[in-house]
Amino acid sequence: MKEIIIATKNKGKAKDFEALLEPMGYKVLTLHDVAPHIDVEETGETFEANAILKAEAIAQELQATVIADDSGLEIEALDGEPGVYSARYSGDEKNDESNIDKVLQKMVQVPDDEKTARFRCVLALASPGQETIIFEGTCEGLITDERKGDKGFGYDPIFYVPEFEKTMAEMEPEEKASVSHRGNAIRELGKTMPGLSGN
Ligand SMILES: O=P(O)(O)OP(=O)(O)OP(=O)(O)OC[C@H]1O[C@@H](n2cnc3c(O)ncnc32)[C@H](O)[C@@H]1O
Ligand SMILES: [Mg+2]
Repeated sequence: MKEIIIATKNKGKAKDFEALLEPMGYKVLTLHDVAPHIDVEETGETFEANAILKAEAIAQELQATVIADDSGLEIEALDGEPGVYSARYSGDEKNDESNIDKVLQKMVQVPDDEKTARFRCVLALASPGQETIIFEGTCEGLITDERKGDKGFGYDPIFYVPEFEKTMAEMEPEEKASVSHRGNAIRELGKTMPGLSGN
């Protein structure tokens, strides 16, 4: 099996990538496997800047081709929050549960027909000595009033996808992959790197 390095320490993301890439014949390796000692500070102000930071730092360190993912949730009624700060919305210590609590609290005053949101994923593909390439994917949905489902990670329990009539946390990994921002970004990447699309 071919191997592909995803420059992430987020185990939920890693599972998403496995659901997407294993059917294409790739074994997913993460930073936990190849560089557990490295932490790249996400000092950028955009998903793109942070994806590039993570991908280039790890590609340089390992002298290998890597993909980094910077992603997050943009809620219209909150002017795009939590956005690029999605992982750290409720404080410096990453905590999915308190991040969700903070969103739900802020959404209490928002009318139902204004609960629109989108997940956004930016992938950076970096190789030593080559120009980094960027791919992007989004997924439109609605913020629910309470948590539903126990699959996935992050904000999945409060992100409702009308097309499937369920939250992302109620979807099987393959189902999420078929509609998610991460799935859409990987499919964009596959168009440029046909080897990755399984063709
Ligand atoms: O930087 P790495 O190590 O990849 O892991 P991270 O969790 O810090 O990842 P980001 O910096 O890209 O922050 C993304 C945050 O956005 C949220 N998020 C992104 N994709 C998501 C998804 O598919 N489902 C639910 N929440 C998601 C979640 O809170 C993530 O922690
Ligand atoms: Mg991060």
